Amino acid sequence: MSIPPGLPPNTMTALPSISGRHPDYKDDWMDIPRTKLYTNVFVWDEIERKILLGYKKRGFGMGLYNGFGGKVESGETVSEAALRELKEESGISANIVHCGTLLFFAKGESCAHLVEVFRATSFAGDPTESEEMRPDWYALSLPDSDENSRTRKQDPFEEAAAIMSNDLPSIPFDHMWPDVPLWFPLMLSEKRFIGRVDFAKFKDDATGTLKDAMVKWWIGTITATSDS
Ligand SMILES: Nc1[nH]c(=O)nc2c1ncn2[C@H]1C[C@H](O)[C@@H](COP(=O)(O)OP(=O)(O)OP(=O)(O)O)O1
Repeated sequence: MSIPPGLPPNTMTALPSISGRHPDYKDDWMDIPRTKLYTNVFVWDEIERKILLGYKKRGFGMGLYNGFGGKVESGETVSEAALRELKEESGISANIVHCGTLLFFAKGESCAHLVEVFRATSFAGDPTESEEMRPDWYALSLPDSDENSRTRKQDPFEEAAAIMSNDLPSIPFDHMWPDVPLWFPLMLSEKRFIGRVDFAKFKDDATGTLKDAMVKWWIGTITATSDS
């Protein structure tokens, strides 16, 4: 499958990419009326094998765990926005490295989220709760890169489950956006990636309420761009 619309078309991706669709969703990628730029920063400590996640206390994504990020304001670069949001939401500063570009769109919404993802393995300051986020450490177990490429599992959920464990609580994938297991292992193994995930509301059998579910997705590992 080629790179989905809305993502940088001049990107060379490596195989295999991860793609799929909900069994009840037959349509193609949705038309996106407008896109807003966001950041998301994940900080982990390779020596202590731990990753910092924030519990979202209010607003969009409330009740979910995520990295630290938000809208890019006019007049700031994406990296400046990433550092600002990280500081505002977690109280720390970090040496960030851009690692991914993800496009999310939910049917019926007026705007898609184009999220620039950054990683950092060195940081300064003590994680501090803000009005928006409660930061906490979770267990990290990084696959070593040779082993990772040799034993790469096809099922991203299985892979995500396999990369965690120590005394800290496990990464709460069940309480993160459902797309996270698709690209998290790529980020933790320091690969560069792009991807798109479309969502639509489906009835949740357990609760009977309408819930956003992934209906179509594609994630690719970047090998190069024409301007890199
Ligand atoms: N499907 C998805 N998977 C994911 O992992 N992160 C997502 C996501 N959809 C959105 N995000 C991230 C992007 C960004 O880091 C965060 C949304 O940012 P915010 O909630 O801070 O947005 P706001 O509109 O409140 O912006 P600010 O007012 O600037 O904080 O959620």
